[in-house]
Amino acid sequence: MAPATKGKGKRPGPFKRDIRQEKRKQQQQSIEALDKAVAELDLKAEDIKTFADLPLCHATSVGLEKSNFTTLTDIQARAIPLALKGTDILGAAKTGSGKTLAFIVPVLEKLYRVRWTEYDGLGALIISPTRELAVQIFEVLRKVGRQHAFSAGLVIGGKSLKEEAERLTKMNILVCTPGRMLQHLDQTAGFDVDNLQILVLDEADRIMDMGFQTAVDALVDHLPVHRQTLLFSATQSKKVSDLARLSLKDPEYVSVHEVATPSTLKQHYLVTPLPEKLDTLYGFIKANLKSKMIVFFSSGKQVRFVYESFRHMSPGVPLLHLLGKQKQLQRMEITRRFAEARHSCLFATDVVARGVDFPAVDWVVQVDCPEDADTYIHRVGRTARFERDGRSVLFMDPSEEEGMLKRLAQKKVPIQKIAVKDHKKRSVRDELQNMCFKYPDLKYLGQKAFISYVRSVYLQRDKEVFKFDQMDLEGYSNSLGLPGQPQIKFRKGEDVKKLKNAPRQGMSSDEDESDGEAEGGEDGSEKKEGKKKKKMKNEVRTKYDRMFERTNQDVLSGHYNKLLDGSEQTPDATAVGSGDNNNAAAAAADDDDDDFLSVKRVLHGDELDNGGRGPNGGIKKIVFGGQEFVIDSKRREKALMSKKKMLKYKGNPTKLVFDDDGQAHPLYELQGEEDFERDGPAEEQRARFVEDEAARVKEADLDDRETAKARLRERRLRRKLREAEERGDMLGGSARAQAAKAVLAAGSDDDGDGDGDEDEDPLALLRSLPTAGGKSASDREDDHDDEAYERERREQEMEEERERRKKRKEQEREKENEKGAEEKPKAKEKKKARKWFQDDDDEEEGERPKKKTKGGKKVLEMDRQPETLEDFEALAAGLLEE
Ligand SMILES: Nc1ncnc2c1ncn2[C@@H]1O[C@H](COP(=O)(O)OP(=O)(O)OP(=O)(O)O)[C@@H](O)[C@H]1O
Repeated sequence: MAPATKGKGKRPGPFKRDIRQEKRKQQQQSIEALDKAVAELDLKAEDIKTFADLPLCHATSVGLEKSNFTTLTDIQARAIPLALKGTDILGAAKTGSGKTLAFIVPVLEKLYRVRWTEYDGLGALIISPTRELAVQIFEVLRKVGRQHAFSAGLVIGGKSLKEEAERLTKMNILVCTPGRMLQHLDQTAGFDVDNLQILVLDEADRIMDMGFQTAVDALVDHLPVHRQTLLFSATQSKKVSDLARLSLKDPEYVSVHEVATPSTLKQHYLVTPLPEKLDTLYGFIKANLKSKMIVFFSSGKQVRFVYESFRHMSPGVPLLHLLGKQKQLQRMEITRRFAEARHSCLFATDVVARGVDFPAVDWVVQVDCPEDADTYIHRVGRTARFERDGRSVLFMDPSEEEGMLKRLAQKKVPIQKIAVKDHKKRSVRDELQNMCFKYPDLKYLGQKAFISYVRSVYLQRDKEVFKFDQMDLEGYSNSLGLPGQPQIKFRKGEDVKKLKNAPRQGMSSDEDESDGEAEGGEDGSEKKEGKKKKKMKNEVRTKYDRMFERTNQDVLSGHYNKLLDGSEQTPDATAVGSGDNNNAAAAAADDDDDDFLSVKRVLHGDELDNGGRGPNGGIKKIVFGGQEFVIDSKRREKALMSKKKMLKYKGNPTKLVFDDDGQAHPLYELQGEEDFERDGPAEEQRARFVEDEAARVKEADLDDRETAKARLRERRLRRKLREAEERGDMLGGSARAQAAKAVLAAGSDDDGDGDGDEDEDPLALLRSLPTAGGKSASDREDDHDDEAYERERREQEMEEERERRKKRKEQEREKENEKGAEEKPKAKEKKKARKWFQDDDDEEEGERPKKKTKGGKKVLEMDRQPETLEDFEALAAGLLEE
């Protein structure tokens, strides 16, 4: 056997081919054996305890082994066999019980068993509600799938869309967040998901809820209906509407635990009035310095304020903070640092409430009451993971206690009340007040934190838990160290978010902002604010200018409000208005106060005269495409002035037609339903329309023929006149020819009124004149049938063609003459003469040139030799004449 050839481009030798064929054969056999084993797998068997008991391919088994996964958890033992058989699954199991592997293993097995290759495109899609969780799932996939040849990618935003798009088309498995994935499905050319085999939704209940609804529905629209779908969550629901949205086929509900929280978790709550919350928290941190804890707040602004202020107080444990609006790299870095830390305190929004698997967390502290029991369960699930111990504590305002306990009892959450020991209590109010006084930025953060908290409580759906009017907001504002309670005005019944974001969308080029990730939002203006401040550094700023700076634009104390128009003031310090029942968590998480508040600067008379620009170049309004936009920064102004960007808001161009009264109408106007019915049955209307149109076309056709005939006649007349002139008839002055000439010279509209009257038609007069045969032209023309007309027309065309050719020839001749004249006559003559003499060498001397015919061509023959040039010329001329 010849040895296998090595090197690029060469065909493998027979030996290598044999090995490959053998390998393929083995794989084929192993897949067939796996298929058989899966088909025979008994779902009720009690002896499935380890991964080795499952019919898994070699690559997956090795991956699991190398990642130290041997024993199956409950959810894995129940869900994996079902998933291997191709069933759609709704999986529910307590937090930290290994749901990730319960879907990763089936994903790998599915693709392996259908012999998925790198050329088959996207085979599996795993969707996660947050970036942190997506990264974590991707890591598990990489570890367990290390022996497989599939390509896998992470699509979570934070990078340029183009960069991601380039790699996307080559991926077999993708882990993504919904918004970013949808962006790619809509925009990335060549990204094909038509063959998708399996779709997984981790934290499915979150992905299917309001915050992601639009993105997820649009995303699912792109996917093929024939696929396997797996949904997992600790708080899985069997909502029929969700199942329909995902077109699940006879899904199996796999629920392995009665309680969604692990038994190794000790859960506590303590009642602390809202104004004492921060004191309690500070005391708690100080008492647990040798712990690793996550502290949850309801909004990113609270996280920032507490993090910044506590950092100044140095409690004695490393502090970290994590929120949705941080940059992707920063988020990843913080996640890494917290995961690696032994003792640390992480202030966070719900961005890490679900799925994130931080190792060895001792405490979960919920400073703000979660919006519902499910959120509570996921938050506390960050500790006591996979058989480890953990503890949690929930802070509740007295008004929240009863309602929240009821909700937790419904979910069978075992929770105990604890109280803070008196000697552990410590007030931080004075310190916060000092800091707010010293650092205006911190004060602004505090004001925003206050507002976002008030807003989140106000918008909560569960009014049995969140009793807005029982909250001591004044006391809470004081506890944050604020000099006065920020004024808030709630807008009634309007989609404030939409209103606010319209101009922003036009300006945004930030990839992150377009990500559909809805959780744990934080004000993205952080970065913008910083830039703006730098810009303003060199300008002289008054206290009023500072007051209107963006950081403080919507957080005005009573004192500042008095400076503004009375109509903008809110006499009530607390919220007013009915508001709508928006998803409070989504609203709080998105956390952009500006859209919530109506405290905008009022434009007064002179400012409006000044194009809306204030004395300091402040806020200005413009109206574009029927929408009003507020310009409050140079950058925004620039964007708003950019035609290209603003075209988005103009809508699509429409073509209009104008009626006789100058009124604009759309090109096609739809008739009202009533009018349409009044006009009779549709079939009749259609027949009528066709008839009318046919008649109209016929009429127009006749007109066209008449016009064409008239033109022909005129041309014919002109030709005849010309011919008569050439023959000299005009001199004799035949009456008909004279008249025709006069008429033609007069043109078609003698009186110049442009109405083209019948009696002004020059041909009409001519037609009435008697011809040689005694018949008038008009009489004769009346006799013409169409055939004659056609004949004349053809003649006319031929005549014209002849004339054109003649003209062309004349022009060519003229050109040639011009060319000849350009050549230097002397040189030409000399040349001719020289030629002559040379030819003549062969001839007998003194012979006259004679005409000869050579091959049918006439040539000159010499009978005498010219002596001078003149002589030559005379001789040549004579010959030519001959
Ligand atoms: N079979 C297993 N053997 C050992 N450890 C496991 C096994 N399965 C999962 N784990 C570990 O358990 C931890 C929790 O797993 P995972 O994150 O999948 O839980 P989860 O059920 O998805 O939690 P959550 O509901 O919070 O999302 C992880 O650290 C994981 O490595």
